[in-house]
Amino acid sequence: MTSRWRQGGVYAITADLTDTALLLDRAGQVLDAGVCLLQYRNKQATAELRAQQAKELLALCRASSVPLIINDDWRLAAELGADGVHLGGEDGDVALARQALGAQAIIGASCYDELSRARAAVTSGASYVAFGAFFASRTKPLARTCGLDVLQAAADLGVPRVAIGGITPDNAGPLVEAGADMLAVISGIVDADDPAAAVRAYARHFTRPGASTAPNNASE
Ligand SMILES: Cc1ncc(COP(=O)(O)OP(=O)(O)O)c(N)n1
Ligand SMILES: Cc1nc(C(=O)O)sc1CCOP(=O)(O)O
Ligand SMILES: [Mg+2]
Repeated sequence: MTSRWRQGGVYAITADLTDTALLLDRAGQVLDAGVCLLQYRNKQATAELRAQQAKELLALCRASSVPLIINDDWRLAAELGADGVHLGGEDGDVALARQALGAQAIIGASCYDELSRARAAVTSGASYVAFGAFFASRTKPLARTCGLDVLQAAADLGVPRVAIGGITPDNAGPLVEAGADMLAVISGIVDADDPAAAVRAYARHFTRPGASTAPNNASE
């Protein structure tokens, strides 16, 4: 289990790929480009394939010292010894996941556009809070939208703020200026001709003056 993690930068999320070799190839490119977290998210795979893909991704992430976060399923994260889990509103209780995964686990919570949800998640033990969708998302066209004011108002929560939803290298600037510590991205990276170059294009936002978090910040 990873006890240190870089709490700023690009948070890449995988695509719904059933071809595990392709998934690992893409993930390898993204890890080499310097993401702070990788999330395994596959809404199409069977439970068996998810377990297999997550196990193989975990080995890849370990080799790059990048924490692997499992989407939706803290039991799978516990079974594999992954670094953490991301939980949305329908995915179970943050406090229960914290109890099961332990103090070192990275537990993320989707908060959509709700500050009250973020406060409750932090009280229950969330390591970071995610807000979105900031822009129209190809991956989740029906996602609820969130404004920059929510990101700004979440500054005092004491955990990193993640922005998600339709983020591109061109529209990401105001999110980082509003306090986003991490940019969580699916299509902008996985649909890019060169995923590594896409990661680097997002990462540039964290090296500009005014960015809230430098990419090399660590939790300890
Ligand atoms: C970093 C991050 N933020 C938000 C989400 C969305 O979670 P959820 O609302 O549970 O939706 P699904 O991803 O499960 O479709 C996320 N996965 N990661
Ligand atoms: C998985 C997800 N959650 C969202 C939220 O708002 O909580 S938006 C979203 C989709 C993110 O994918 P893309 O970078 O392709 O838009
Ligand atoms: Mg979910």
